[in-house]
Amino acid sequence: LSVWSAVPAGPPDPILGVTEAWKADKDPRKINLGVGAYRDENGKPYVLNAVKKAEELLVQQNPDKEYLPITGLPEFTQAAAKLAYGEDSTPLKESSVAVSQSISGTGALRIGGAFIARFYPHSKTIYLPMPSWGNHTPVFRDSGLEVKNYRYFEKKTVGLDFEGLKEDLRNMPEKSIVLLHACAHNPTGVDPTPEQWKEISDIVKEKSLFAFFDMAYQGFASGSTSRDAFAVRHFVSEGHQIALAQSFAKNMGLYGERVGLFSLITANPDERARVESQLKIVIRPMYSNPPLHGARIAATILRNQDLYGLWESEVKHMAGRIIDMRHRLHDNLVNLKTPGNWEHITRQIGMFSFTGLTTPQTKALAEKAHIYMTADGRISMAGLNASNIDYFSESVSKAVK
Ligand SMILES: Cc1[nH+]cc(COP(=O)(O)O)c(CN[C@@H](CCC(=O)O)C(=O)O)c1O
Repeated sequence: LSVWSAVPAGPPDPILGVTEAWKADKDPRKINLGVGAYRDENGKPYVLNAVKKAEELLVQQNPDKEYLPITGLPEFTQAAAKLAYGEDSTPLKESSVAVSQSISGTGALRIGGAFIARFYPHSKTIYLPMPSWGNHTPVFRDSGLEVKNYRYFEKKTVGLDFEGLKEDLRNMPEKSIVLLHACAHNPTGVDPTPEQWKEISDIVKEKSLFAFFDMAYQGFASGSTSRDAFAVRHFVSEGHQIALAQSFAKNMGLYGERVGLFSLITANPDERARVESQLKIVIRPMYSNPPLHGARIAATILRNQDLYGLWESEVKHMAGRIIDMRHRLHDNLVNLKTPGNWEHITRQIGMFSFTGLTTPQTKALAEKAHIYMTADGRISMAGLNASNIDYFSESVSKAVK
């Protein structure tokens, strides 16, 4: 009897499994709107020019392949923290922000979950918005935290359930951990307004909740890296000791290079040093130290004024193309007299649109129209372009009628 004979077949990943199904489909009309990965107007993956130029600079420096420190490339961690918190962030200026490079955003969430499970001196329960990114639950559950939810999305208005969110925050036990999407909420594309963020910050303070921000789309949502960091910077300016997971997968197109940062606001440089020493002890048995190449690319872009300018213009372009697709799709669905209100398509922000399509409708679209999206009706807007948006709109219109 084989030692693994009892291993059951696991289900395909709700997000990454969609790409597998799309790959297996041979129909030329097929469209992949599953994974949140930017595609250009020709439906191709996009390597930013800023990244290509940074790589040219790097290769000229003939860099070695030595191990990085456990917490990563210092030039990267300092620059990435500055991007998130802003030039004039007080904790940053006081050297009180504990930082560690991570295996992209997922790795930052996992380091954070593990550190919090080991050292956060209060509740071990983390509350996720409902719905949230599918991988949040297993990341935090496997970190040893209990996972619960707070109301976030309202089906009726296809918008934010702000009253429900505030009530759930107020009813949470004191010092609970709350996961907040900093911008471009995944999967709904619905974000609180700046005014609503201020109210959320006040309640988090009232209840001494611990805010863990996931910022996977900085710059990618509105096209402005500072506007997308509003919530993070507001919370820090209000004195919250937040945790933050950053990803450079989408805004720098470094998906497979796995570039991210985990950071924590501490009280002072001594506390920061102690926290970083414990982050090293959490990370060392996980993967010992992080990959070189992507961090070097990101650091080169963030620290070179010309490359930074080029990068910001490219992020603006990507965000802009997605917003164009939102308007095209909305207008198409209206012109096709598709039943229902489609305002939410243009009101939502970031990579995704929560269409409101039901699971059976998404299934029918995959089987009959060869259009792939996640079962909850989320579509990655970047998968749409001038050559497939009409076919997509007609197929959705038919599926809803
Ligand atoms: C909110 C959020 N947080 C973290 C991540 C982690 O990304 P990374 O830096 O690559 O580890 C993602 C990617 N989610 C999109 C990409 C595919 C995936 O699920 O992973 C997605 O939802 O399609 C998120 O959407």
